[in-house]
Amino acid sequence: MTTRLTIALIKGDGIGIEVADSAVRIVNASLSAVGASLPIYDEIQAGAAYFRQTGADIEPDGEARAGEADAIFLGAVGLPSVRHADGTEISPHLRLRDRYGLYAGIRPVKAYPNIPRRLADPRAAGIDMVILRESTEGLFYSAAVHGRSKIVGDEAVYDTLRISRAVSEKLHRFAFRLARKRKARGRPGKLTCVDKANVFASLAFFRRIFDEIRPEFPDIEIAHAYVDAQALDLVRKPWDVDVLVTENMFGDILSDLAGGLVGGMGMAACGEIGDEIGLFQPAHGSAPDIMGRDKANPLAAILSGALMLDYLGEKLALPEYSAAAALIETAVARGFLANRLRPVEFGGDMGTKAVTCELLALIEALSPHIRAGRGEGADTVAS
Ligand SMILES: NC(=O)c1ccc[n+]([C@@H]2O[C@H](COP(=O)([O-])OP(=O)(O)OC[C@H]3O[C@@H](n4cnc5c(N)ncnc54)[C@H](O)[C@@H]3O)[C@@H](O)[C@H]2O)c1
Ligand SMILES: CC(C)[C@H](C(=O)O)[C@@H](O)C(=O)O
Ligand SMILES: [Mg+2]
Repeated sequence: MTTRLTIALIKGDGIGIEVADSAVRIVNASLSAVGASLPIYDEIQAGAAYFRQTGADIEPDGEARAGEADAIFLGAVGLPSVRHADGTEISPHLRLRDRYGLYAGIRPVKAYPNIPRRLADPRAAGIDMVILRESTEGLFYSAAVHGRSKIVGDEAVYDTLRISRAVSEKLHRFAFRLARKRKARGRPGKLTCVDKANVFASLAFFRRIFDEIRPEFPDIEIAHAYVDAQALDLVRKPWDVDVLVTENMFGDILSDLAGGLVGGMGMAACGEIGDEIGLFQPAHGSAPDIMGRDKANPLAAILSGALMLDYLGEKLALPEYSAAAALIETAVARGFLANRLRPVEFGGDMGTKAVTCELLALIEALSPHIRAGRGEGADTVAS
């Protein structure tokens, strides 16, 4: 049995609460299956509903408690109906990214079998990429801390696009290491720096730092792309993409686009990693259009839970956590292959609860093999 870790849990708003509950159940089931101790969840109130009640977007000591945990897990925060005076929404997680330097936003995009595909080309079945979104600066620099935008009366508003050497060097090294890790697992190991270096000095700087780091990783094939052309290629030939590294806003937009290629936002997992701690959350929002109706696909949150377990396994040298992560990934892959996971999101008959229950059954079925170590092991996590 391992020591008990602490997960700061922010369920947030709308379907964030529903999918966070599912993810916690699956994370706990997979840890139990491999014989690991369950973490302690320190639940922190935050989000738009909390703001409406209290005038604050997170509990008074919430940010500090989040930083003291071994990892942070978040459902989704924000509701379009709750806004600051400047028109922006309640987004305490942007401050968490800023405060804890969560620069490396990992957004895996993977096609699973039996999900209706938007691209008719059979090669779309092979989509398997990671978008690495810088998550603390870029065009989100002003947005990261509410009030940083410069508002000049009612005449003009300025947001700053910041690219720093310190963050970019860490980000690009992280991207090269990720590409190398994937190459070791049989992926192409190709890294594309996505920018707009033709127009913005800040993004030419981003590209220059990428090129400076490149000689440290001679085994990794590289490419450059402008973000507009990359958006085209994500639709035209996404099966050719392995790892993209990009500025914050570009990554935000491209990751939703890519999620749409493999089923929808309910498949879009995310981990945001800093030097000290990581925050894990589905890339989607609170989805007010479907909240409270058992329609949300919990798999993005569940796969984000797997990313969290994998991160903790590696960071704290806890192989059972890595095994639990791989178990979730295997259960999801097998569930789709056997057509046992059919979320409403893409025309199926299974709501949030049904998907969660079926996945618990899949994990349960894999568990005796895991415990007995009889070789029917779990695969490795997507990223
Ligand atoms: N990380 C976050 O907490 C986060 C991320 C994005 C948006 N938001 C906030 O969420 C609110 C809604 O934003 P939005 O509508 O632009 O984006 P959204 O991601 O909530 O929804 C976009 C579309 O995808 C669908 N969708 C999203 N997740 C789904 C899931 N798990 N299963 C099935 N369908 C799903 C929704 O029904 C909607 O049609 C806003 O307040 C926004 O600011 C928060
Ligand atoms: C809600 C918003 C602040 C957030 C972002 O843009 O970072 C979301 O869209 C995401 O992708 O995590
Ligand atoms: Mg987004």
